[in-house]
This record gives sequence, structure tokens and C-alpha cells, in this order.
Amino acid sequence: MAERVEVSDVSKSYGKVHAVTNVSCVFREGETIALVGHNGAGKTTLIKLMLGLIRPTSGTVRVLGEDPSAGQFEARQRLGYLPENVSFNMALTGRETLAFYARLKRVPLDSIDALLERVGLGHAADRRVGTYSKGMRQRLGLAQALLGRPRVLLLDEPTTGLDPALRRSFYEIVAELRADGATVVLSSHALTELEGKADRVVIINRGAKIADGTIEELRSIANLPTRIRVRLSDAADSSVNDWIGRTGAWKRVNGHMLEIDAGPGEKISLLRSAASPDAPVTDLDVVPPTLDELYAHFLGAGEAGR
Ligand SMILES: Nc1ncnc2c1ncn2[C@@H]1O[C@H](COP(=O)(O)OP(=O)(O)OP(=O)(O)O)[C@@H](O)[C@H]1O
Repeated sequence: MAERVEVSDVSKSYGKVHAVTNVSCVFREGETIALVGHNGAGKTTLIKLMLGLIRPTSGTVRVLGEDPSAGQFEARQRLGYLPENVSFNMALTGRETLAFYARLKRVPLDSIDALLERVGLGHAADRRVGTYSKGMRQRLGLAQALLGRPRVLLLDEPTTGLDPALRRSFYEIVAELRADGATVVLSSHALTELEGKADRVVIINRGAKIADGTIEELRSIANLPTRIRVRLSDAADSSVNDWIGRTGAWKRVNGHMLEIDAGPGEKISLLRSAASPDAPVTDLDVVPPTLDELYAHFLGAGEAGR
């Protein structure tokens, strides 16, 4: 797969503030990447570096084979950007707004109506943007970013302000872009929202990259325990205590439930013993670590390494 974005050992400082420190990453054709980090972690700075709006203090950035901060950045037309806070001229209609951006990008104006339909704004094309809801403005921002079928899309916290139905339709569009070979970078505060949506997750903390991989890879690196919870057949039965004594350090949740945090090495043997015919168990749940726990793990590991 072709490399679309290459960030090599990039740092960016604003005076004494080190917004990004020695970050390297490569984003390829057809990849959807989640750029995750807390407020002030450096996500927007990284996106601005990829857009060429700012230059790195050190290191290099290449987008579609070119330096995005060079004066003649021919690839700009193939780069789409949705800023964190979209702001439009409230007096223009949705269609006029897109026409304005299409002229700037030198994109044929006849693509505008199809784009407005695609983001669900066809019915409001001739209304002034001042009358749009926040979600409608966000979708107009997405339509603007999609002008000219860009090969790289940088979407800064794109689902802020969208209700669950709009989020779903937003991610449907992201899936179509991915199928069409676009490289999509989605920045977010929350890892949970992005499960199943991104091929890869890059976690940024205080300007440094602290994790990079698929969610499965990150789960396996983090090695977090899986919670196993069992319902006892007869909690009062003395055989229960014998069984607990034989099988592990189960904790009582209440009178008839036990749970244990099973490390990767003991998970199978604990499940076997809980499912065996002599176990006083009538039901069993396996709860893998949540994405919030995974995120917290990497943030904690990043802090410990400082
Ligand atoms: N123009 C600037 N001048 C000075 N400091 C800046 C500037 N832009 C960003 N910073 C600082 O750089 C750091 C990273 O900011 P950045 O906006 O990249 O974070 P972020 O991860 O996008 O945060 P958020 O989720 O809040 O948008 C922060 O400490 C911020 O205050």
C-alpha cells in the first residue's frame, strides 16, 4: 500500500511549549487512523503540520510525496480537512458555501449537489447556514472536506456535536472513503467511540506518541486481565469454598456471584475449571478490558516512562 503521510521524527515548539516531540508515523492508502489524546496532547498541532499550515521545528513531514509547507504544494487539492470548529459565513446558503470552497480548490461546481445529498443536506441546500443546527454545520464541513475526492482526509474531532444517528451516518461515509482507498485520520478524545471504525490507533500524550497499532495489537501489548464472572449454583454449599480454594483467587461480588481478573496466561485454565461438570457454577460471563481501560493503561505507562 502506498505511503500517503510520512511524519519523521517531528517536533514542534511554540516558544517554551513543546506541542509535539519526536513523533514518527506513516499512514498508508486505504487506512483509517484514529489519533487519540487528551486536550492539549498535540493532535491539532500534528494535523496542522500535515496540512502545512505550520512548519516543524525539527524533522520532516511528507504528504502525498510532497512537503505540505512548501509554497507550491500541488497535492493540496487531494487533501481534505475538517477543522475542530467549523465556521462559515452565516449569510451564505449551504450550496453557495460549497461553491465558494469548490472554486478555491478548483473543483467542478457540478459535484456540489451530489455532495450535499451525500451528507444529508440536500433538502437544506438553499437555506442560509445561519439557520443550520450545529450537526448540519458539521456535515457541511464534512462536505467541504470531501470536495475533489481527496486521497488524504484530516478530520479534527469530527463527531463533536453529532447525535448518535448522525454519528452513524458519518462513520458510514468514512467506511465508503476507506473502501475507495482514501487515507482518513480522525482525531478524538475518546478511544471507545472508535472501536470498529479505525484500522489503527495512534495515542498521543503530552506531544509524544505512546502507542501505535490495531486495537488487537494494543490489547496484546497491554496484556490487561480479562474479568471472568460466575454465578454460583448454591452459594451456601460447602463445596463452593472447596472449589474456590482449588481454582484461584475469586472475589465475592455478592452472595451468589464471584469474579476474578484473569491474566492472559491463566484465562483458559480458569475458564475450563469454571465450565467443568464439578464446578458449582450455573452461568458465566467473560468481560474483556474496555477501551477506556486500554487507553488509561497506555497513558499511565507513558507517564511512568517520563
Ligand atoms: N499557536 C500556539 N501557541 C502556543 N501554544 C500552542 C499553540 N497551539 C497549540 N499550543 C499548545 O500546544 C499544545 C498542544 O495543543 P494542540 O491544540 O495540538 O492539542 P490537541 O491535542 O489538539 O488538544 P484539544 O483536544 O484540546 O484540541 C497545548 O499545550 C497548546 O496549548
